[in-house]
Amino acid sequence: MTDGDYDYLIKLLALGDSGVGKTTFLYRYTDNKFNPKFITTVGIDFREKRVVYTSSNTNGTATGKTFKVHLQLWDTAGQERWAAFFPLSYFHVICLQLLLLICKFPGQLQANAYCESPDIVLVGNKVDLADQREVQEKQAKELADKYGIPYFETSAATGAEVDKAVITLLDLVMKRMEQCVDKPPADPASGNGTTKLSDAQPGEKKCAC
Ligand SMILES: Nc1nc2c(ncn2[C@@H]2O[C@H](COP(=O)(O)OP(=O)(O)OP(=O)(O)O)[C@@H](O)[C@H]2O)c(=O)[nH]1
Repeated sequence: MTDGDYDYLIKLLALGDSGVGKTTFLYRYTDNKFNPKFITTVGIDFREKRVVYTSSNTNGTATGKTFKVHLQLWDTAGQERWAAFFPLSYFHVICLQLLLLICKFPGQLQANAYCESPDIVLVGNKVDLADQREVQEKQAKELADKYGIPYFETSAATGAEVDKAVITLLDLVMKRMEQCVDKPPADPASGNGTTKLSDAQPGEKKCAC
């Protein structure tokens, strides 16, 4: 894929307290490398990655449709009170938490988000530091279930589950877009059938996604 050669530009936002590993998680995802240094992010930064997304049916079988996706992965400064600063309407969210902490973010996110059920994945990072663990998987999973969001235990150090967490979020976003564009047009005179995701123009915004 060359610079402008993609079907969709999707922006993902990593949120979480300072030190949970947002920068390192994103670096692992984009470059498959681990940076052991802690250099706190000032303000906001982003990384990019191109992926080919294969559309699937609800039963998980591939539809045969593929889309070139340009992912922008936005990295925030954890020490800031993000909820007041970021226009969540433009992003889909990777919510990172240390396994040492009880996550307080999902409820806040849903209260501030652009629609009733924003696309969020909850990530418990640093799973390789098992001896320092204070929150058990069951506890974190219950929290995620309470808000109906997927939960992953990742390690930016080993790479465990990092790709899966991002791809799951991308899948939620793409499925939501597909649902939006599959809806019949409000004015029957404006179209003679339903619009398919494959008919949408690159970069065209079809819904709040
Ligand atoms: N062992 C281990 N260390 C990690 C992991 N993820 C991040 N770290 C380390 O934790 C420290 C903080 O990581 P960062 O990615 O800078 O944290 P951050 O959330 O971006 O922090 P802010 O920019 O202050 O918001 C760094 O020293 C990382 O190397 C992990 O999965 N395992």
